[in-house]
Amino acid sequence: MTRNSRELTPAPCEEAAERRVLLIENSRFYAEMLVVELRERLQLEVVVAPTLAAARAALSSGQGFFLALTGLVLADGDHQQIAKLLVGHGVPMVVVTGVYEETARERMARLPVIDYVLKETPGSIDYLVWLVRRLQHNRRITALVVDRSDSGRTHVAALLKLYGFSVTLAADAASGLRALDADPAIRLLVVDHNLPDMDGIEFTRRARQDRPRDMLSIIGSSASAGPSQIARFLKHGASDFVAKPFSREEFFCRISQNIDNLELIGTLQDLATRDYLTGLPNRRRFFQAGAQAMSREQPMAMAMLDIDHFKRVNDTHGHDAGDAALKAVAAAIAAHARGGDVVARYGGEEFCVLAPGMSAPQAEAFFEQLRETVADLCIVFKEQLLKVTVSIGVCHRVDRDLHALLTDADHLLYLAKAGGRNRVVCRSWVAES
Ligand SMILES: Nc1nc2c(ncn2[C@@H]2O[C@H](COP(=O)(O)OP(=O)(O)OP(=O)(O)O)[C@@H](O)[C@H]2O)c(=O)[nH]1
Repeated sequence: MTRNSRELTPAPCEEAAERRVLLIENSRFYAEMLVVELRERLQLEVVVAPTLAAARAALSSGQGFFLALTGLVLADGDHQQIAKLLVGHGVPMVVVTGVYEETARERMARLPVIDYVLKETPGSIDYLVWLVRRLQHNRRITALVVDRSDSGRTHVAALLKLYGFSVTLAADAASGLRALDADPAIRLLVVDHNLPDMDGIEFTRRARQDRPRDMLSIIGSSASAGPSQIARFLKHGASDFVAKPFSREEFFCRISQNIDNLELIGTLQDLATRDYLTGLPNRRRFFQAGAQAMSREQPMAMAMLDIDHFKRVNDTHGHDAGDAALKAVAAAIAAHARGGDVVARYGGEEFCVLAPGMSAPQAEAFFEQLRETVADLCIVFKEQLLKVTVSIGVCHRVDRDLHALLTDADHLLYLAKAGGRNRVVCRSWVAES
């Protein structure tokens, strides 16, 4: 098994290069149109080179580019010179041209060109924006290629690297499954049917057991697949199938569409589990993440927090000011929480925090500090200064029943309110050593 050696944390200049595109285009009109779209919709830096000489100067200037969009013919150079220049600097390219010629397309197929886009096609700018966004996002994704044939593996890996993915390789099912287990960053799997120790369909079934469709796209492939084999791949969990030999264009489209779907599912899940106003996880997410946290570590400190007299904030300053206060308190809670804590907006002006692994005195001090932080907030909304306080009920014990903890924390919150508000009431059922 091998893995390409791209650093996980890019250096600052590398980071800037990841946001910079070289546009080699002699039509000023088209270049301007594309630059506006790429800047506004993707916030990318676009350097325009109307000639080969300008492209050479930009590439030699030391500023990196993660992608070049290029025409085929320039006043001072043809497609071969352009391709040679970009290959020499290791910059992947997308050809954007007004000329549709099968021969040019075939010539391009022999070069490391990601895609070939016709300017005149309706929606070509939208397609290009989608394509550039896709290539940029691919850089955060690891793909696993499982194929017994050296040439098959190398070919697929070279294409995936061209599309920006980090790539891990496996020559058999056992090492493929180990690689999947070891690396949660793998979001794309391309598996050939013909493996030495298991067929690709069985491999797909096993990979799918641990990685649902919102976590992993699986693309089956085979050089000798009949319709029943393709159907079995899909029934056993493959997201898609490509028959070998495939064209680069088909492979790119299938991979991209499947990764798009994966991200779309992620976005929808995010919308369903995140509170729209504060950005905190919502109650639904709290129960999922809370159950996971409880199974990992004990004892638990469960805190319910409620903003005091919040109705007055709304009544005095207006509902929008109330929203601003909710956001500020949510941000303070999120900033105070430690890495493994589970924070949520439980509803209205109520928040909860599940904090594993603290002693009772630590939990009391931790939430007392949070209470003080909120009381010290200076929330400015339309030139009005808003001050708020929170009451906090904290229950602390070894318990795997999240509902029971919530009920007790809620009761302690009631006591904090009854005791005068702006205070923490903490009870522990764990004997402290
Ligand atoms: N601005 C704003 N207000 C909200 C939101 N959700 C709930 N509220 C308001 O929060 C207020 C809660 O008021 P109450 O339950 O009476 O409690 P309180 O005024 O905070 O008083 P105590 O909890 O007893 O200290 C209500 O006025 C709700 O309209 C929201 O998303 N935005």
